[in-house]
Amino acid sequence: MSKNGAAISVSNIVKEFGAGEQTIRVLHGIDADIRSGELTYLVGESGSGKTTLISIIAGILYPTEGSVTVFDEDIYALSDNDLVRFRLDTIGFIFQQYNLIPTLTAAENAAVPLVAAGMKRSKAVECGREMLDRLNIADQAEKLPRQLSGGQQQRVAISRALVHAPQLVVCDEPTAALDAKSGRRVMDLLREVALEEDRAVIIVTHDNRVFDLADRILVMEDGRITYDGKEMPEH
Ligand SMILES: Nc1ncnc2c1ncn2[C@@H]1O[C@H](COP(=O)(O)OP(=O)(O)OP(=O)(O)O)[C@@H](O)[C@H]1O
Repeated sequence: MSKNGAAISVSNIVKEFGAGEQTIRVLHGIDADIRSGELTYLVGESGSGKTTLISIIAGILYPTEGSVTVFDEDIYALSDNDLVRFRLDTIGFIFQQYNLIPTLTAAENAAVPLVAAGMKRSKAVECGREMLDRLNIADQAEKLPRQLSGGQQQRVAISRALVHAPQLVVCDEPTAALDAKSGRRVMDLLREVALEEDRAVIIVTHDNRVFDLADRILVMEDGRITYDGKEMPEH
C-alpha cells in the first residue's frame, strides 16, 4: 500500500490516439486514488474516456504521459514481460460479455487463469469449483456456458476473475446484459468479495439500477474526472 493509503494511484494520465494532425487527446491529465475494500464506480457518457482510463489502470494500454501505481508497483516502469506477469498475477477482469469458453464446463472456465499460470489442470479445476461454491453456483460446475442463465454465466466469469486472488479487479459494464435482479446480485457479490479481502474493485457502468450500491462514484466528462462522491450528482 502506498503512503497515502491508496491501492492505486493514477497520476497526470494523458492519453492521445493517432499521430500528427490526426492526434486526438481523450484523457487530459487525470489524477485519482482508488482505495481497497470498496466498490468504486467509474461513470460518464459514452466517449468520456472510461474504457480508456480503466485499460490504462489495468496495464493493457500505455498512457501517453503519466504514471499508474498498483499496490506499490509503478506498472509502466516495468519491462513488457514483467508487466504481462504482473497483470496475470495481480489483476482480474470481468466484462459485459462473459467471454466464457463454450466448450469448457463452468469449473474449467473458472480455472483458466490458474492453468495459464502453470498449475496442474486437475488442481486448477478443483480451485475453480471452490470459487464457484463461494459464488453459490457449485451445482452448475459441470455445465457448459450455454446451459446457464446470464446471471449464472456472469458468476462463472467472476469466479474466473477471482480464482487467482488478484488484488485489483477491473469490471467493464458487468451488469449491462442482466435483468435488474441478477444485476444487483452480481454487484452484491462483488461488494462481498471487495470488502472481504484487501482488494480494490473498479467498475465501469452505465447501469443506473445499481448506482446506489457504490461506495464511491467517479464521474468522467470529456476525458476528465469531474465528480468524486458517494451519491450520483444531480444533473
Ligand atoms: N484506439 C482508438 N483510436 C482512436 N480513438 C479512440 C480509440 N479508443 C478510444 N478512442 C476515442 O477515445 C474516446 C474515449 O473512448 P472510451 O471508449 O474510453 O469512452 P467510454 O467512456 O468508455 O465510452 P463507452 O461508454 O461508449 O464505452 C472516444 O472519443 C473514442 O472514440
